Amino acid sequence: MTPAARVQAAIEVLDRIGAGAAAEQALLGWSRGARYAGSKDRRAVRDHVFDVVRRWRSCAELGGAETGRARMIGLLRSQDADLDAVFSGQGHAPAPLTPDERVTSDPPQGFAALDLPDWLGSMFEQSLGDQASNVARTLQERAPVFLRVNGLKSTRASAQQQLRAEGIETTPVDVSPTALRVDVGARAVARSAAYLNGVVELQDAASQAVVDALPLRAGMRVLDYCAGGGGKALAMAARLGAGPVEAHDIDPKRMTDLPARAQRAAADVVQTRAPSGVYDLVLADAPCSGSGAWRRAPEGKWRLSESGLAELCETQAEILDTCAGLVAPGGILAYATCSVLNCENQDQATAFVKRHPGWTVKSQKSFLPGETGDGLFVALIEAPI
Ligand SMILES: C[S@@+](CC[C@H](N)C(=O)[O-])C[C@H]1O[C@@H](n2cnc3c(N)ncnc32)[C@H](O)[C@@H]1O
Repeated sequence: MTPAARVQAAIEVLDRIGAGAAAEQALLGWSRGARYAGSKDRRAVRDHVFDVVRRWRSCAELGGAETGRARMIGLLRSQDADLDAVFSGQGHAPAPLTPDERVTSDPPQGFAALDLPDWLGSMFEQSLGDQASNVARTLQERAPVFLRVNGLKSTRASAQQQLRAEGIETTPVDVSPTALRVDVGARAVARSAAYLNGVVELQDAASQAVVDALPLRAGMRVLDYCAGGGGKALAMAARLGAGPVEAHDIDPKRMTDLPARAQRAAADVVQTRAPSGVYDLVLADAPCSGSGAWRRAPEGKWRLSESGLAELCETQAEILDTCAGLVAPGGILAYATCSVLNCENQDQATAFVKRHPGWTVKSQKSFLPGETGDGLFVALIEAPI
């Protein structure tokens, strides 16, 4: 495919997203009908699509309409691309620009320039103060790829060497002693021997730092109550050395890949449908807006509603209350989100200790999205003796 044909394909995918399809589904739908497209073409179309979804609002303003074509024009305009070279109408390229499409508007302002819905823009300001614009701008960009070095199998220096031998260049990231940022060869990671042998896992660097913040000690009974794919359960097992870490999720299908991942990593993680008794540490990595990770999953920014956020906050409080019953006297309830919004973070920890006299918030840590990972929050809440 020519670069222009890839843009035309992205326009078609964006129209499907604009009509309500999820981005992954829309890409899959296009990809199934595009047998002529090679892997580089598919990656390029995907990159165009996600670049626009991150900047959905400003691209529409810059392109002058809410169609896939207009948003793509808006994206290319923001990049100072030569629009006539792309919109040539030749071969599979998009049709030439109309006179209306040639008219450029003033640059987007306010929350449109930051690619946030107005209501969320206000919440960003309330939660992040003078960091709000910086965080929103960061969420307009692609996220770096990070790896976690599995301490059960390797050291960071040795993992770097193994990866380098496979053409993957990395840099240690200060936020966690296990984190590497991939500088070259990100697409090769999933088929590298280092990955397939469990030496490294794909995991955001700040997510690793959240696990670093947990007071884990060998011999503890540990539960990951919202384990999902098990990224944090695996990291906890690596820190504990000897397990097991018990992994639970309301939707066990989400843990389908966990046994294979645990085996690859030589990590002692067992699944439990019904946690019972009490644990020294319970991690509640709760479902949330995902606002700290909108570089990777940008649709969330546009699909989240005020009522949806309120529902998430209710669920978070319910999960915390349930988990409280699973923590041993003097044990730790660790509450984590990948959100930058106070209502899902500090406010939840504060409300929890108000509802549960005797419990105390021992520490809270927030990570903003940036060069060292996604935006996350973790609070350590101690149970009364
Ligand atoms: C943020 S994700 C977990 C990510 C995971 N800990 C990791 O590091 O890869 C939240 C998970 O919570 C699960 N969940 C939602 N409501 C729940 C509930 N009431 N009880 C337990 N798990 C729940 C979801 O199915 C989802 O897998």
